[in-house]
Amino acid sequence: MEDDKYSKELDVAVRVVHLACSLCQRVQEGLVSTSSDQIVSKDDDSPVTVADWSVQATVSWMLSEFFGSQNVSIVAEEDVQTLSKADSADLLEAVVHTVNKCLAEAPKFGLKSPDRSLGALQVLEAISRCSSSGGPVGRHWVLDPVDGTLGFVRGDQYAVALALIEDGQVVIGVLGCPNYPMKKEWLNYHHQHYRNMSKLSLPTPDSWEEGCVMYATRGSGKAWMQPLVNGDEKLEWPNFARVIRVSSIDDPALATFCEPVEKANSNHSFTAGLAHSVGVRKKPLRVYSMVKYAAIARGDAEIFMKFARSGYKEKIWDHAAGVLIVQEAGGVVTDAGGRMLDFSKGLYLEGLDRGIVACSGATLHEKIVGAVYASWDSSNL
Ligand SMILES: Nc1ncnc2c1ncn2[C@@H]1O[C@H](COP(=O)(O)OS(=O)(=O)O)[C@@H](OP(=O)(O)O)[C@H]1O
Ligand SMILES: [Mg+2]
Ligand SMILES: [Mg+2]
Ligand SMILES: [Mg+2]
Repeated sequence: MEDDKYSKELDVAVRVVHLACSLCQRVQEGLVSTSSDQIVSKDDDSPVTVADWSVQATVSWMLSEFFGSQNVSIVAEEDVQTLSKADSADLLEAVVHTVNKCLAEAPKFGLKSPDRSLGALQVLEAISRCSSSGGPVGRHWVLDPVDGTLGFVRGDQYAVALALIEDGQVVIGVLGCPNYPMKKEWLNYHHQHYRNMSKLSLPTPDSWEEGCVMYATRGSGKAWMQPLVNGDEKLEWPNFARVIRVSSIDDPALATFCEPVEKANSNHSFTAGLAHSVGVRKKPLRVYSMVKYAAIARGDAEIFMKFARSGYKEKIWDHAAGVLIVQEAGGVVTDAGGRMLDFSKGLYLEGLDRGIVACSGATLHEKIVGAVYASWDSSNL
């Protein structure tokens, strides 16, 4: 692959994810400190917030500015149904306000703000422009504006995930993890409670979080990480980036395995059985969102497994960016049958065999996939 083939796309995507992280940090602070009407339940009872819509509008607007609204195809999670309802006027106003505040900060990230503030119709249009359904041909941006919205509203881990798919393959992955902690043990959601309490008394509130944006280009064999551009600091763009690499641990007894927080999203007892059967001894690290992929990519955990209930179809925006970053950082990601994930079939990872297994290396990966074969029949997934 030519090294520079995606350099403009990567540069824009990284800047835009930084901008989106800054938006999310501001909204999350507001949500956690005041009980808010800015969280809404979707039809499947999952939450969506002002941040999800605002990030989607902002990213969509920026990509359209750079690549032309006629040329750019974006597959993203949110739609405008709820926001367009007559009784959602306050919500829409909050989104428009949040988007404009965010876009006004664009120069800090080397991006251009719009000449004048966007109106409600422009914001709705930007959100609904992301209604592409991807597929095997051409370029498609894939966005999860807030992944792990449940973690986000609980003041915990979440991610902003942007990927570019070309002819069915993920070629760029960018993952913003604004609450990535200083110590990997603090990834566990139980720490959140203490984190919130301690924040009140700590002299330097930022000391809990590292916050980062990770990225990779397909075939480069490298994944990178940048610190977040913090509001108070005078960090000039271009931002400093360092190479990240998966852990070298291949002994299951020393490995850390992470999985979704919610039992409804992954079968905890099945993964506990798998972990036990390959000799994993540590308790699972339960983390919201694609921060799990981030933890594997930067060597803070060795195994990530997700086994959703049968009938659930995994969406491409929940995995594209994270999978590429783990692979380029040296890890292995497949379905539970050992096959590569297929991002070419539209919105869903069609044909996914049972679940997803991401590991820091081939040795652990083979053991886990082998254990799935051995224990599947006796499970009742
Ligand atoms: N029933 C069910 N089964 C499996 N997966 C589901 C299910 N419902 C939702 N989702 C998707 O899971 C995304 C969050 O995954 P996580 O790994 O972060 O799970 S958890 O929040 O830690 O429990 C979450 O992403 P966001 O909506 O962006 O938060 C969903 O796309
Ligand atoms: Mg998601
Ligand atoms: Mg989401
Ligand atoms: Mg969601």
